[in-house]
Amino acid sequence: MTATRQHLSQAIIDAGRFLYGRGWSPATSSNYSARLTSAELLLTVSGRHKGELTADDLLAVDMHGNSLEEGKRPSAETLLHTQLYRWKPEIGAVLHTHSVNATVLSRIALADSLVFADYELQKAFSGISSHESQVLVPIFDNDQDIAALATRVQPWLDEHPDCVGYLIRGHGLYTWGETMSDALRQIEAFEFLFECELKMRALQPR
Ligand SMILES: CSCCC(=O)C(=O)COP(=O)(O)O
Ligand SMILES: [Zn+2]
Repeated sequence: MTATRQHLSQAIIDAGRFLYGRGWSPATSSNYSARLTSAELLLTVSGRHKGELTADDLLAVDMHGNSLEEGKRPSAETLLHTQLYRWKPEIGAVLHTHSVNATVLSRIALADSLVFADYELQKAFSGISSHESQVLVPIFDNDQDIAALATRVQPWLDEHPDCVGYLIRGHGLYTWGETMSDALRQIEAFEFLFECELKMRALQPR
């Protein structure tokens, strides 16, 4: 194993322990990846428990989602990862989680996007330096056909080069970063904002 793969494997394994521990990747849900080279990424094998990942639970795929390792089935959502690495060459890690708050908020939101404004914590997102700017998070309807879902996500990414993450309704969150720590910081920031939003909505008179 190359030093890069060893380092990225450990970063994914550690991310899984953390995200499972926070309750954001329950019951074998979620998938994680990191860029190995300009043409390959390291990704979780489908169906594995994300709190108990080992190096054997990871595989390399090309930028079109083709497995480069015999006998290992890549995540069912591989195409949602590869499209992000192809979208922006600076992306080094992608995380997808299934928290209760992301699931509930994406189901109760009537609109096709959420707007977070006036939260100081927004500054945890890459490229946001003031609570006065807005964080726009699209919500895509879920689909068992991941290629079709990726086709619906792509125009949004192309039209919103500053997008920091998106929700899939009733399913979960995708976010990314230049490094695994950047992506983890964004997951935490999103979870904070989702919880605030749910509490705010619960307080609002009907
Ligand atoms: C048990 S969750 C259903 C599949 C899913 O949404 C997910 O994130 C995990 O899929 P994978 O193939 O990456 O294990
Ligand atoms: Zn999922």
